[in-house]
Amino acid sequence: MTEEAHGKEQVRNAGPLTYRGESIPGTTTDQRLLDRRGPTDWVHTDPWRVLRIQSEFVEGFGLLSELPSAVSVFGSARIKPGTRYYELGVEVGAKLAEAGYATITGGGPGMMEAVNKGAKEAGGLSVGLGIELPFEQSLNPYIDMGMTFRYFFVRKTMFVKYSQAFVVLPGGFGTLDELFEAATLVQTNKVTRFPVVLVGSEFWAGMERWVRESLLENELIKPHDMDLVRVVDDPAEVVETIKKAHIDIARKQNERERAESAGPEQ
Ligand SMILES: CC(C)=CCNc1ncnc2c1ncn2[C@@H]1O[C@H](COP(=O)(O)O)[C@@H](O)[C@H]1O
Repeated sequence: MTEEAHGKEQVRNAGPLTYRGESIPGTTTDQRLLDRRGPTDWVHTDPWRVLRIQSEFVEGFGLLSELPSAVSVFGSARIKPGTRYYELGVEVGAKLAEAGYATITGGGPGMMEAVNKGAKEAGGLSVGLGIELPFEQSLNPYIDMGMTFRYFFVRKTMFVKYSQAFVVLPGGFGTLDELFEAATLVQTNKVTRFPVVLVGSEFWAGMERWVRESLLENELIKPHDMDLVRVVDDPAEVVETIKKAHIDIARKQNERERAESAGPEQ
């Protein structure tokens, strides 16, 4: 703000605004911002929440937009170190890192920690996108870059937007939610570029059977929907499956683009 006298008349420049004479306010903008305390209900209203949601998108996009090629990995928050599934998670993280992928997890304990550990120890970029929960929790210690989100739906956008594949390890409701969200996005063509790989055929066999016997047989999904998700056992197969799927997706996209540029057949 600058205030100066032009002849007898006072002028005040407040940012882009100019006031002269009697229009000059008694206080400055900063004074009004810093001095005033009033009712605080507005911080709990939806319009204010929209701004908080917006800021979460801004922070998330800022953190992740320069990430190299990345894979999002999901799995149980409850699996304990030293168990067979925890070790599987460590190996999957390591294989993704060795293949040059950044690894994104939910940033929490259990399988998420296992995958971040494997990725970090193998020299990869280990990312954790945590979520504020009703109980105390911090990001696991194997994360190079992380953010804790307030809103589940903002966090989910990040997993999809900044990865080129989803890998799903054994888990409970949270993991199934993430798996079926990914499958729905691929099924409805909202995302066109990524494979979904389940790890652990023994663990997933019951669900596969149920999908075939209940969903497919009742015609609630189409036969080709069964191909949206692949199941593997070996961590090395995870990387091979992703790479192969990316080659197939790129080839199909090229074919589509060639067909479109050739125009309609005569
Ligand atoms: C000990 C405990 C329950 C901690 C919860 N802490 C969490 N921290 C971060 N992401 C989570 C957490 N719980 C669930 N999720 C999300 O849901 C999935 C795991 O849920 P679940 O354990 O399968 O159903 C993860 O892939 C993750 O993205």
